Amino acid sequence: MQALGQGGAKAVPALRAALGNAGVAVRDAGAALSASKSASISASSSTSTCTSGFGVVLCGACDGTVLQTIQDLALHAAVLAIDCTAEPLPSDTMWALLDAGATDLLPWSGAELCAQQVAARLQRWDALQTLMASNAVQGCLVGCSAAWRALVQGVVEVAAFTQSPVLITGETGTGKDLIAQLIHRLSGTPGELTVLDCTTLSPELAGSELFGHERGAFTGAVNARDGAFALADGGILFLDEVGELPLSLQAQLLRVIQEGKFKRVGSNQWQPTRFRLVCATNRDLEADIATGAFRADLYYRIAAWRCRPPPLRERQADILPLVDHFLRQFDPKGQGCRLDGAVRDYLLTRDYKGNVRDLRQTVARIWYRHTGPGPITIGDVPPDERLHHAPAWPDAPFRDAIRHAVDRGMSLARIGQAAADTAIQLVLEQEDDNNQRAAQRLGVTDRALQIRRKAAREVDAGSGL
Ligand SMILES: Nc1ncnc2c1ncn2[C@@H]1O[C@H](COP(=O)(O)OP(=O)(O)OP(=O)(O)O)[C@@H](O)[C@H]1O
Repeated sequence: MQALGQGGAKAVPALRAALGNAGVAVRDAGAALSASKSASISASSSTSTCTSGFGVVLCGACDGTVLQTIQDLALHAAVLAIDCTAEPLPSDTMWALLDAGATDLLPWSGAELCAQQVAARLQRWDALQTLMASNAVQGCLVGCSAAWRALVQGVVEVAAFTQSPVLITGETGTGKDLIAQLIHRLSGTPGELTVLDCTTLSPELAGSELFGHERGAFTGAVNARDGAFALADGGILFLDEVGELPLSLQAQLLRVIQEGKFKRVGSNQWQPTRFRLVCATNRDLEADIATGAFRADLYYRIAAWRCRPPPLRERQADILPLVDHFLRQFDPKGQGCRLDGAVRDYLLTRDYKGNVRDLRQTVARIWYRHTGPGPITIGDVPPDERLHHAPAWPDAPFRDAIRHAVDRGMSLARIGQAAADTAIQLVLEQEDDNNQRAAQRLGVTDRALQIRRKAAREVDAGSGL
């Protein structure tokens, strides 16, 4: 292994030469090269059809400049950080690189090996971007928020490049069913998507639904019938609402997954089956394991890879694109149905307990009332929908909280500071502590939010908190 303690810039020519052999075009990312202890190159696979790029940052150190370089590049590119320091970076520094926006991190292992590793990653990212831009993904899954795009990217990667079972959790109406269909489309399996809604499995019929039965196996079994395990062979078995599966069936399902074979009800013959398992639930299965309602061994089988489509309230940026998508569905000839500002505001502030399904239903109800040319107006909102009208802000609870602070003798500066700190804390919680996304949502620069957080930490430390 070659260590480059003097700074990553020295590795650029070597890596560029080696990457050239791997069919990857490499350009200097001019501005970023001025960073003192790092060098960055932007690279694109020669087979790439996508416009967004890849960045490779060679880190000869990990200081604020390097982190800023990564943050800047990550705004428009997938970034691979390469640790070129003489001693491997400590793990908390590696996490800091990932937190700054690096998609992946490699130790420097000599130009040749490093180039192979970089080329493999760029090829994967390139294929991923092509899939993300494809009609298979864009045609049915609408959303442009960072949270939604990150979710879909994870799903696309696991669906297209692995055969891993997938567990989709999340609130009702968040798109779990659509995600299962996407996994099937991208899986490349020759077989069908076999859907079984576990809430419909009555104890009497469950065996037959899952295993199938022989003719005469029980009263009413007039003909032999295939069950879900046979139908899913070579394809995908989608168990919707898997959290509702009774314990006895959980044990049977586990056995079939482990052994890859089953017997029809009334038969002594083993029948092989191979399927990819995709499960969905809006239950908290880990809590169900704690209460004994769900088997831990089955959970770890079905949850090899987990994803959670976020509720709509966590991705406001998706509301209007979804509204446009639904309006196009309702009006395929596209007669140009614009929303006026008041309707847009109403749709953006309404509460959607049923998530995207609720939004679709709301748009449909408004659309049914609309007639004639011109934009959809607030008058098209059905009367019972008006109850959802968001009260003006600042609202009564906000005024109560401020009154409370004033009555306690808080100064204006302290109240303003507390309101801002609370907003920052809430958004950081929602954005998994990602500074960049939180800053974007709060309408401040990344740097301004960092400074504010640093100051808050110093105040906390000073007050012994
Ligand atoms: N990202 C999306 N883009 C377009 N349509 C969406 C999206 N997410 C959800 N929908 C639409 O919202 C509705 C509900 O979606 P879906 O059935 O996939 O949700 P779910 O999470 O499986 O719900 P449940 O838990 O109640 O079964 C469907 O009409 C679906 O087409």
